[in-house]
Amino acid sequence: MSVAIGLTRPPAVRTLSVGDPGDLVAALPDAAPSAWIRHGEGLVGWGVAASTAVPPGPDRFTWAKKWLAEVLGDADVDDDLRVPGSGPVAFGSFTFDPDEPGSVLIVPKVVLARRDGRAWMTTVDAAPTGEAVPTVEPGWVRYGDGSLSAPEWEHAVARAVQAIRSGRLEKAVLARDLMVTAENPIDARPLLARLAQRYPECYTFSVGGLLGATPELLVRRTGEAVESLVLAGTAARGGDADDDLARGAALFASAKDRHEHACAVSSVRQALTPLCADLRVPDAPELLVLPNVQHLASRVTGRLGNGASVLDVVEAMHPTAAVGGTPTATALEVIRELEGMDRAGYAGPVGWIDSRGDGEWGIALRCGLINGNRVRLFAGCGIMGDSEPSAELAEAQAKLRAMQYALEG
Ligand SMILES: C=C(O[C@H]1C=CC=C(C(=O)O)[C@@H]1O)C(=O)O
Repeated sequence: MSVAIGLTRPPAVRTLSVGDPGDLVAALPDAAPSAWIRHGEGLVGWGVAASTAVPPGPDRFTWAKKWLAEVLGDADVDDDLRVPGSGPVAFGSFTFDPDEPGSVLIVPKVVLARRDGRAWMTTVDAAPTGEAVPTVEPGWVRYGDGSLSAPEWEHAVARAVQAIRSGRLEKAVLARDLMVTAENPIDARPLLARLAQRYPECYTFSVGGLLGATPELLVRRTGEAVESLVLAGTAARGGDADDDLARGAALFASAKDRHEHACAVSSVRQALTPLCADLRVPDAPELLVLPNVQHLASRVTGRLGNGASVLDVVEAMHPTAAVGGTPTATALEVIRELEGMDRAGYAGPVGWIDSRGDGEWGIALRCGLINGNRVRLFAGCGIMGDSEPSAELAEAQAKLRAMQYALEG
């Protein structure tokens, strides 16, 4: 079942405190690292101690947990820090659709981490030796249509609106993709550096070729505590401060966006209620302002009652109505009918887990899937009964700007 690359049995895992490593991205020695960074803190990894392609299917999370237990369960761990993210760590990305291939787990040979004034390095067996590979910029980039052209996608939005108005469902999130060809094979590092610098509030991630900066935290588990930042409802940034405030206020007052947001919050509440002894859901959202868009945001917190790991919680939560819709099963049908594409890891869970079951997982938004010198970019929008196709297209384009900036600077 497992693809463990040259691991000794049991693998020797060492975590040591290190001095301030400075910029985590600058420490990366190769072009295809694992990363999870917010406000300059987080975890980056390189080298592959073990990795696996998680087989598609309804039991993929069970399979993934079993693989992790097999590969790391008997590890000989020397970890004086014992904080979330120290000791053995796996990064992961799961496809949106459980039946599509492309989900991966990666245990890096080296993880460098920094949080709350502490920094540490974890090695699995011997750390890789050798020179760092020089960083390469993408060079020129060209954009082309993905699965649907812009007018075709607007037509798909109009059909979703019809389905909602006919009473078939309440909300569906429709996404589109854009194909990018670059001059050079994509090196993740310059893209990560730009995203982490421009989108500090987001989680800048890279796992198995999926790279982006998502504002949406699916779940963070720290011991019994869980936290989720639910996002749905979007407005553009204004041209100046007054315009910005006016657009934020209009978003806050918009019945369509508040309803769209309420669907997402309700799906998270439903998923977490059976797992949590004490679940707190705010009565009203706040505004999250990013460089390209602003969102309605609700921070949900709880205490796990049953010792579930972060991956158990991810399994229970995915897909929330921020990326699926309401009701979930009908929304997934409509997405399959209308989007005309495989979402791959976009809108799926992405993040990391440690051997105590702690970890942080986001919803993979504002991201691209790298394949050599090509990247497939994704963005989607919550569609409601009163959605305007042209406005949704503009919103998707604003969301795509994060990755365009990562590629072009
Ligand atoms: C589906 C995406 O965003 C979700 C998260 C925040 C706001 C959203 C919205 O307003 O439509 C989406 O639910 C995406 O960025 O591709």
